[in-house]
Amino acid sequence: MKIRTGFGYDVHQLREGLPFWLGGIQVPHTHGALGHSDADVLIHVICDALLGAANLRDIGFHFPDTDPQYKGIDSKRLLAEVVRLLREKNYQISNIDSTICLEAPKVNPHIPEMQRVLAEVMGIAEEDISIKATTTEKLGFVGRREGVSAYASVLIMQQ
Ligand SMILES: Nc1ccn([C@@H]2O[C@H](COP(=O)(O)O)[C@@H](O)[C@H]2O)c(=O)n1
Ligand SMILES: C[C@@]1(CO)OP(=O)(O)OP(=O)(O)OC[C@H]1O
Repeated sequence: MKIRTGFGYDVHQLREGLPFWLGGIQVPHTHGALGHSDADVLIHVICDALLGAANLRDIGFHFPDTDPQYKGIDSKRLLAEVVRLLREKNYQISNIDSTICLEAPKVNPHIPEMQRVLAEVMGIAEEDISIKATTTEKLGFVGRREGVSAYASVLIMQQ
């Protein structure tokens, strides 16, 4: 069996009045993330980590932010397509670990629902999806509440 690792990083600006899509759900907040898609930064890093693990380039390569078909798209649809691409190469997802960097709101109360939704999209167990959160102690663009960033690492297996 072949085991491979992957890593993802992404940033989105936060703007007042936008819906805040994060981890496949809408998180109640005054601000939301700005992007060509629904700007779900957690899903984007999971996509990039999975694509990287399979050496299949990155999210912008498969779903360019210049293509009108992805304008406002639900990132869960992009994740489902990424998982399909991996399955095509006989890869199985072993586990995902991630960290969201966000000053506010608190992510912890929403993590079980994110795990449930993402597990369903990827067809894997909730226990194989770890989601963590941190502030950056008021430092930098996250600390100034100007943006949200996230990191993810994954393990995939090929029989
Ligand atoms: N947006 C966030 C940020 C953090 N958390 C949780 O709070 C803990 C403490 O955060 P620090 O940045 O002070 O380390 C962190 O470990 C998370 O459990 C959160 O839920 N949402
Ligand atoms: C998801 C895509 C495609 O709609 O757009 P954004 O929502 O802007 O996200 P980003 O992580 O900047 O890049 C990937 C994109 O191509």
